[in-house]
Amino acid sequence: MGTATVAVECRGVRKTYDGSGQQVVALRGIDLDIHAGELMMLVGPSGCGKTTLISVIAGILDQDEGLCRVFGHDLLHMKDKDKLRFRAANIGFVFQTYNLLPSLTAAENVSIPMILNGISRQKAQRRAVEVLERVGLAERTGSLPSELSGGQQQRVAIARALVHGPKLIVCDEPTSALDHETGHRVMDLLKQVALDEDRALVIVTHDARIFEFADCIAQMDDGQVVKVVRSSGPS
Ligand SMILES: Nc1ncnc2c1ncn2[C@@H]1O[C@H](COP(=O)(O)OP(=O)(O)OP(=O)(O)O)[C@@H](O)[C@H]1O
Repeated sequence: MGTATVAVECRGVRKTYDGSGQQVVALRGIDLDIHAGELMMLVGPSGCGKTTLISVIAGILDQDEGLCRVFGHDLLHMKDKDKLRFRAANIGFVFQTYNLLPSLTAAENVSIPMILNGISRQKAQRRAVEVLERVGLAERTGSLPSELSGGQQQRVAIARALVHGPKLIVCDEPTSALDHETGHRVMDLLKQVALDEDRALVIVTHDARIFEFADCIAQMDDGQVVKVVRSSGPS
């Protein structure tokens, strides 16, 4: 793996939240590389900073200090307009709470990233239905989020993150609401995507049932990455 392309590079990333007069140091100097073609899982106890780290990596949250590059792009220093465009084209994010738009159907929700990238509504809808079929929701493409179970909403969120073929896919607990079989089906799909040498996936998870899908497991504790184990050996 010595010559692997680096998809995400974090150096000395620090983040402190300043809420209700109380400061919480969430990231205490993160150094981490995610290689292209790799599925990395990020694990660690509740509150150790996993969601904060993936939010910085995906350009949803600005770090206070340190460098984070995604395929060579430093999102922190991009103009807002350029950052939005870069994120829309290159990053798919599955939120822990799914974040589906309640007034749109499953297929319309999944179409959003393509419409943001200038694809026609009709074409976007067709592709959305295809990806929903791949996550086992062929029968529910016209349903509103409120008509779907938690696990079905989670799969819509996963389809939305994949549909436009982004180079980086970031998922926060993508299998938490799925049974064993559906979780494996979704992970098979995500793993297929990660095999592409031009892409990378990072998945925050507590779900030991899916660890077998990881190429690399990064363990966090108290705002730091304390151990990285790659299937090719520790690094
Ligand atoms: N918006 C916020 N304002 C203040 N503190 C926050 C905020 N978001 C997170 N924190 C704090 O930052 C720390 C890291 O939170 P984070 O959500 O990144 O952890 P996590 O490892 O993803 O946790 P979990 O596994 O429970 O989802 C925690 O102490 C949390 O309480």
